[in-house]
Amino acid sequence: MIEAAPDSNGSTTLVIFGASGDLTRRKLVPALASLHSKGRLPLDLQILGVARSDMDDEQFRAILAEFLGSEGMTKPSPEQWAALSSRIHYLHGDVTSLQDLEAVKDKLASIEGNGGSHNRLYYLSLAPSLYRSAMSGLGESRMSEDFDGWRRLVVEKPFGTDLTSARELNDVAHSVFREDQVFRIDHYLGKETVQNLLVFRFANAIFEPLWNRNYIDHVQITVSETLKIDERGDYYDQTGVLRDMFQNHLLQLLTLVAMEPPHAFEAEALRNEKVKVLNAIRRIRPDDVGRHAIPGQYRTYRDESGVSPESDTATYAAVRLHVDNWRWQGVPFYLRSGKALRNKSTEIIIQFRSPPHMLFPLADDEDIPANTLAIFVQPDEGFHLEFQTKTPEAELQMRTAELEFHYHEAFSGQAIPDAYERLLLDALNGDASLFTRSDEIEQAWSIVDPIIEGFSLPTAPRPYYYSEGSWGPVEADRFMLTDGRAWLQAGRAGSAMP
Ligand SMILES: NC(=O)C1=CN([C@@H]2O[C@H](COP(=O)(O)OP(=O)(O)OC[C@H]3O[C@@H](n4cnc5c(N)ncnc54)[C@H](OP(=O)(O)O)[C@@H]3O)[C@@H](O)[C@H]2O)C=CC1
Ligand SMILES: O=C1O[C@H](COP(=O)(O)O)[C@@H](O)[C@H](O)[C@H]1O
Repeated sequence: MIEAAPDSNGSTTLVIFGASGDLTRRKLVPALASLHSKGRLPLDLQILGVARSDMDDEQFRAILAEFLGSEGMTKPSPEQWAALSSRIHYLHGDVTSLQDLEAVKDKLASIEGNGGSHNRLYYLSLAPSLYRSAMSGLGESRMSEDFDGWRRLVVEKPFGTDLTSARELNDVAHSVFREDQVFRIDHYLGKETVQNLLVFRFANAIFEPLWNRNYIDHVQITVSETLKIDERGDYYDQTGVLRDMFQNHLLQLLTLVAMEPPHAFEAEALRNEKVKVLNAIRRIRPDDVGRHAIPGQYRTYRDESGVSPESDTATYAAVRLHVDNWRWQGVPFYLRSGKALRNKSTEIIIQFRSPPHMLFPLADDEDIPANTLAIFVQPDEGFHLEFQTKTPEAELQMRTAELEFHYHEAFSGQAIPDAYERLLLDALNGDASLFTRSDEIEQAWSIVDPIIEGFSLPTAPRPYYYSEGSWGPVEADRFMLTDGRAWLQAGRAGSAMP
């Protein structure tokens, strides 16, 4: 689905604020290099990096080249890098200083030259505390004005820290840009399998008739990480897993599973349907959070640098949500995510109902598992459908079998692009389908805010400890057991209990 961005008459400039930072080096520039090698960048694209560090163009290019040459990266050929790096520029400046933004304007004028339209994509790869002043600065310096070409703004996550701050940030954004100019990143939406979930649901006729409360018992969404918080202690201890992962990535996955078919694969139609799902999610009352959510913390978390030794920040959570609408009434959605868990994996499991009547003889204590559809977002992207088969030559004994589809086998030789490739290209093309709209962000905060508040009440459970490399606290398994269910991982139990 990735297409080359059309060439414009004039120039297109990607301005990255925060260009000396981790995201630019590790994600944005590798994505640009990959797009460039595939011939998918607009031919007239220029890239201007801005940050406070004092560097010139050559020093900036050398830092990026060194990172692209490091282990695990796809290094561009010398010719490709020469062609791309000649389009990369750098200016040191403080995004909060109007004087420095005037200098950015001058630099842009020299890059853009005269004639034609001058399109600009401003990318805020900055600490979230700077979003507000960066947006205001773009307004005050009149860099948002689009009389001579389009102007778009990409804002990284997190967008706010709660509903109130997200609303304030949206207000600032809307005082400078129109909503259709604002592209709020959720990098999960750029992942191929996440997009393929929509293709799977809506380009095939056989699944959609089953995709409802009549056939589905429950849905599980797991985003597990082996990583701990690394050097992000200061950020993470203020944030916790609900803000870091649930408000954005997990709720986005839920909306794509639960949404009604949009009339077209087009930004507004898609986002309207997602907002309807978020609207329909039953809010959990803070004083009732103990019945619906389990917080966890990995055992050595409090020893991490930047973390308070008394911290009660959750590094893990399991949450049960309900979507109160016609399609999903009575179907629980179990969401869980955590750091320092056993596997790095993101999967969505659709657990179907059991057959209404079992005509094959079963032993007294025997039960056969219901069908499951596992959608693997990462690392081994694909789909698994589990169903019952007869064991050969045995008298009506049954065994679970799997139909599997793996991307890497089906499209061998075709590497799955990093999410940022897709998202950067879409933003350059003005396609906001895979970006979150202001009302979506606010709805998502209104779902997680009461859970976060509930976790901080004196009556709420303190985070349960779990060992690094485990599947989280055993209380999360008990939580499922009380619902008569168990966590599933790749169709097999992925729980803390033996
Ligand atoms: N890194 C990642 O993997 C991910 C990051 N994000 C988000 O991306 C954003 C950037 O993250 P990350 O790159 O990790 O952060 P870093 O701290 O590594 O980079 C921040 C950048 O901002 C620059 N900067 C700081 N203050 C100013 C200022 N006043 N004016 C201009 N530039 C300034 C810094 O450079 P200097 O000191 O030279 O000014 C640096 O280049 C954050 O919002 C983060 O939440 C989201 C997902 C993943
Ligand atoms: O946004 C974030 O996502 C990453 C996980 O992303 P993935 O693509 O590696 O699954 C997470 O580690 C980080 O804490 C969070 O801020």
